[in-house]
Formats: sequence, C-alpha cells, structure tokens
Amino acid sequence: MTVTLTDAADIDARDGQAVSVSKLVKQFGHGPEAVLALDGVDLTVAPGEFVCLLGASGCGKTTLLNLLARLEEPTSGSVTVNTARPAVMFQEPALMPWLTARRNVELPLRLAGVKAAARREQALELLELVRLGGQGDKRPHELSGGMRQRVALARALASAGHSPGSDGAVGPEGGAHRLLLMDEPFGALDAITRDVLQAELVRVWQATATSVLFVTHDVREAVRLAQRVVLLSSRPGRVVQEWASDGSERLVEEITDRLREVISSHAGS
Ligand SMILES: Nc1ncnc2c1ncn2[C@@H]1O[C@H](COP(=O)(O)OP(=O)(O)OP(=O)(O)O)[C@@H](O)[C@H]1O
Repeated sequence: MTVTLTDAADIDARDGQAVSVSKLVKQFGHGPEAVLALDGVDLTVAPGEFVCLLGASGCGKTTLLNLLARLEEPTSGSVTVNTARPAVMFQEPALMPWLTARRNVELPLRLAGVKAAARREQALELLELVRLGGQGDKRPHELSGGMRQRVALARALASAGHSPGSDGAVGPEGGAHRLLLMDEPFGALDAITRDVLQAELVRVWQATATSVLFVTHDVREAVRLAQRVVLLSSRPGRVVQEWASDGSERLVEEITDRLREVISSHAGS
C-alpha cells in the first residue's frame, strides 16, 4: 500500500497535479459486516481546476472527500495531495453561533497562529470577496442561510490558505495551491439562493485560483459549475466516465442518461 499525503512544506510537483488518487480502495469494517465503499478509484485534479464528483446516494463521494482531507485512512491505493491543507465545506455551514461572521472567518487563521491585526485584515478581505463586506459584526443567527454559507466559504478559503504556524498575507500558504473540498454545500438552500451562490462560487474560484472538488447529486449543478464532471458508479464507487463540461443542456441530458444507466444496472445486480 502506498499512501502519500504531502504537506505544504513538502510540495511535490512530480506529476503536476493538485490531487492524484490511484487505485484507491476503502472498506469499512471486517468480515460479513464489511462495507466496500470505494473500489479502485483513479482521479486527478489539476492546480486551479474545478471538478464535480457526481454519483448516486451511498456511492462513496463523502468517503472520497474524507480520504483527501485525511479524516479517513485508505485501505489500499494512493492519495497524493500537493496543496496546502485542504479546507472542507459541508451542507451545513457549522459556524460558531457565539462568534461574529468576522471572528468565524478568523478562526482557522487564529489556529494557524496568524497575528490579530493580520487575521482581521484577511477576514475582512475574504468577507468582501464573498460580498459580505459590512456584515462582519453580525452573528450567524442574524444572517440568512445563504449568507451563512458565504461566511462558511470565506472561512474555508481562510483555512485552505494556511497551515498551522503560518503567518502572512491572504493567498496560498508558501506559494502552495489551495484545495477546497465541498460536500453538497448548497444542498440545503432554496433554489434561488442556490442559483446565486453557484454563480458566486464560480466568481470566487476564478478570483482565487483554488482547486475545487465539489460533490453533488445534481447533474445540472455539476455541468454548470465544473470544468470536468466525474461520474462514480453505485457502491462500491469507482470512476465510470468523465466529461469536460461545456455548460450545455445537451451535456446535462447525456450525463443524466448515463447516471440513470449506472443506477439501474446497480438496482438489477
Ligand atoms: N464510518 C463508516 N462505517 C461504515 N460504513 C460507512 C462509514 N462511512 C460510510 N460508510 C458507508 O460507505 C458507503 C459510502 O458512504 P458515503 O457517505 O461516502 O456515500 P455518499 O456517496 O457520500 O452518499 P450520499 O450521496 O447519500 O451522501 C455507504 O454505504 C455508507 O453507509
């Protein structure tokens, strides 16, 4: 088994990828109770690339993100992450209710040892970036669901740019690329707010040159957001097909048909 997890301080540009996953297998438990979640996943994400991971419920999308974030260990195969420590964003913003929006964004910077004046400046800059300039003193309960997710995005960008012990200006830590792992971050929002935040995310991604791996069930969302859409099979997950996205309705239909095939072949097995 090879497991390579590279820190920002040890950037390895051998294969030029921000993320490189090879023959990745993840099994939970042992014996008759064992669940094989992923079975031989191969995947790359280039620096600054936006990739959407699509698949039926339970196919192992979250497990794959957890492996990339080092929240889980692979059973076998290799995971190489050539970026600063990845930030993860979930469906729920998970903000600290007693902290203001600005202090929530500052939190990862604080944990990384960034000094007070610098982290305040960076948090305000990131809040501007997500169009929450002027809202930094509000607490989460004073913000709408969409605004809370914007705060979570700003916090994720703060977190992705820093490793513990780092200091300095907004931007990728030590010149390392940022990686944002997003697990259905807009799944709990109403359709209009989701639409606005999708556009915002693309703008922020373009402004920050962050690599993004975005998990969704929603084919239209994947085609709209991503440069590349990767379809996983039903459990155990492995990559079935990839498409370069042109954002077209025709591609939405093509991927939806393929997703239906994948789900129905699994249902019949
Ligand atoms: N800690 C765990 N212990 C045992 N089984 C697990 C564990 N975590 C996940 N699984 C199982 O692994 C499989 C993949 O789960 P995962 O959450 O990665 O799927 P998913 O594609 O993200 O699903 P969804 O789209 O519904 O969120 C599921 O069958 C799940 O029950």
